[in-house]
Amino acid sequence: MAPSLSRSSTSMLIGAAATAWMTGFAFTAPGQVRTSPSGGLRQGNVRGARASDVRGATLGGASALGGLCVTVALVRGGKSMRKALSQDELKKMVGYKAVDDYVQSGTVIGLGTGSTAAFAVERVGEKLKSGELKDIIAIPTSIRTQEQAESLNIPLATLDTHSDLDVAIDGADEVDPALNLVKGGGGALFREKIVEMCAKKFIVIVDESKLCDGLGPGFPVPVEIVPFCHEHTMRKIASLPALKGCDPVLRLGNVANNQPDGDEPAVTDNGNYIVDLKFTSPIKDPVAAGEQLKATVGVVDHGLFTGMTTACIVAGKEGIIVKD
Ligand SMILES: O=C[C@H](O)[C@H](O)[C@H](O)COP(=O)(O)O
Repeated sequence: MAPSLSRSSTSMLIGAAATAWMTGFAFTAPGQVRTSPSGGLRQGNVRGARASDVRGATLGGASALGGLCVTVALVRGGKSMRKALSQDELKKMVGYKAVDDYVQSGTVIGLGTGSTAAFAVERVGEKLKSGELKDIIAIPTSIRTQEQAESLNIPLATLDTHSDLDVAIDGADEVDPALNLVKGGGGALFREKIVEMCAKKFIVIVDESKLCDGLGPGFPVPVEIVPFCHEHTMRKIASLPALKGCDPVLRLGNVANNQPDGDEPAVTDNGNYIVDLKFTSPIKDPVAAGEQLKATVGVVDHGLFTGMTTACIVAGKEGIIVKD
């Protein structure tokens, strides 16, 4: 994929039919009510309300969940119930939609890492099992994803045999208006980047809590560094002009999160350390920041993914929005 530094962004609201079947809810733009062809929703129980009891559903915006405001009004036997979608349900929506919209039989795909990407992996496994998808070869971006894919009997390969991917699907920790990303909260940034750079299309899947005006202050930028003289490398990083003001913190404990939940340095799948760069104001030039990090001896790679995103599927209070 050829990174481009400038891009235009457009948004598209996806209607109810695209997602209703996944959660048992029907999604519409606020104010609209839709009913599935059968007069109810296609599957699932909604906290005690069987799908067959539901005759219409609308997406509202009344209940907050981790920064998200998504509710679904269900009408059952004349009574109205409001149900908030959990963050996991939102992640599942975008994970499933990405696979349904972008993965075709006979293709090579990249499987991302993290709690959102896990739903995309789940969907690929489900569609292979049902026969809806055939002849997929998948390249996992972490040992965790590899293990999940193996458990679902998804055929796997590596970049050594398959350097050209049709599409890669992954989550992100932050997404700015130009669709530049911070990734690596789960410690998988290097494998993610090397795989996703090889994909013709890179589809990012997030809930709207990940959207930001500028990268940096909302989520520390992870940087993978070699263990040798890592304190020296951290000082070098802190002195980079494009990263002025950052506070580099060595990740301790579990590599899969940036909380200090252990005493020893966290170790990546590649045997390296992670430094989380904390910012109090947005990074002015993420491209320059990435270039300066990449040019620093001791840095393996960094979590700034600039100019890579083909489309970003966002689940939020307006339903599902695709930004590209
Ligand atoms: O290393 C982890 C990856 O970059 C993840 O894609 C990112 O941290 C988002 O993860 P989640 O979907 O769990 O928020």
